[in-house]
Amino acid sequence: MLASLRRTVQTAVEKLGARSYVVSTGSMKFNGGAAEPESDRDEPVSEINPDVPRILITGSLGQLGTGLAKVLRGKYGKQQIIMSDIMKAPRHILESGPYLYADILDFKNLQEIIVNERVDWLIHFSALLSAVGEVNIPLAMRVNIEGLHNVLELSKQYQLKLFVPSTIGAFGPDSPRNPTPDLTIQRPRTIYGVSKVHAELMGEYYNHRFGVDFRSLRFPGIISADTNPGGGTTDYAVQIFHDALTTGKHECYLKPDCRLPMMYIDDCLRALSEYMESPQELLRYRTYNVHAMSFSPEELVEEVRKHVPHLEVTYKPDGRQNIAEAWPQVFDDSGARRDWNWEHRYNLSHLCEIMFNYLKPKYGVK
Ligand SMILES: NC(=O)c1ccc[n+]([C@@H]2O[C@H](COP(=O)([O-])OP(=O)(O)OC[C@H]3O[C@@H](n4cnc5c(N)ncnc54)[C@H](O)[C@@H]3O)[C@@H](O)[C@H]2O)c1
Ligand SMILES: C[C@@H](O)[C@H](N)C(=O)O
Repeated sequence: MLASLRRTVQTAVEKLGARSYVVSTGSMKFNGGAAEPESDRDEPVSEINPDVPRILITGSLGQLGTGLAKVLRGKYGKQQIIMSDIMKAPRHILESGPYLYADILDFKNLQEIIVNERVDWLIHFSALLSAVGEVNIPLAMRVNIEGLHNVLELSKQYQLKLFVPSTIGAFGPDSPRNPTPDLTIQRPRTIYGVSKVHAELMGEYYNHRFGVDFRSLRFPGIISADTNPGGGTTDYAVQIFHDALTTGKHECYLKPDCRLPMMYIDDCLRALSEYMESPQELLRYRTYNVHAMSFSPEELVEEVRKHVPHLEVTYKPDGRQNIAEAWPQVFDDSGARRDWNWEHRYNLSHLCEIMFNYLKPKYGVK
């Protein structure tokens, strides 16, 4: 395993913290040891609005969860959205609304949260991503597969609406790559991809067998400025912005022409929220592709250099190249556009503009 992948994995492991993955049997709720502000701990129940969904987000301290909580709290109200994870939440999260410790492998604790907090929707973000999953396959199997079994059973028992994200990684070398349709052969070669195909099929099965309102979107690589990716194959497309503004040098672990579907986080979170609100009768599938843009590292570099002309880029492909070259290059998302009016808003140039507008002040760059 090459050094840069090791660094990614190390960061992800540090992020997950020392007590991760000990399957606890107790049902005690706590926020990972951090002091919980009194004002948030004893919110009167009356602040919860019974007319709008109460939503639990698992794995919510990752790249997608924090932003989603913000979007949904803006829409449904602060107390309606319960963030959860196995990590200690930073102060600004604790101050932003309800936050609970929830290990996706601890079924009883999840039951207690759902009952006590009157949860209606479950958004299941806990996972090990593609690159990290390959270096800890037993853990990826537990979190991504056992965790999925838990949320499916909970959704059946408590009639929850359930969202489980899927990914471009749910396809493999035998799938058509340009474009990749909603329905086609799926033979992924990573444990991450296998676990996602399993999730898609199990969710669809729970839907037709038990009526669980299971929904899934296959997201491209997600690019965000204020949250860091958790160890995926598409992470270079976030790192390059930070490198451009700090060292001015970026070493890319993919080949220059390795094209992948990508999406700005605002489009991703809006897709999720619009899809969850779409009436069931409009949905021909339970799992849809969503697409926004598609680029290779060399195309991204060209666009980034319009903002940072001195950026130096070298290419040193590692194991992530093998993963990426079996993935779709372009997604066909005509099903989502037809059935629930999906439309992306960000293309490559708009993405670069918004990333630099956000990151330049952070790094003190004019
Ligand atoms: N980020 C992307 O580019 C992308 C693209 C497609 C799909 N997705 C999917 O979206 C979801 C969220 O992705 P992300 O990028 O935010 O991932 P991330 O790696 O940033 O976050 C995952 C979170 O899961 C938590 N977690 C790990 N083990 C857990 C456990 N036992 N119990 C509870 N939580 C646990 C971690 O602490 C982390 O906060 C994942 O299912 C991922 O597959 C992400
Ligand atoms: C594509 C997506 O699933 C994630 N960013 C990964 O690379 O693993």
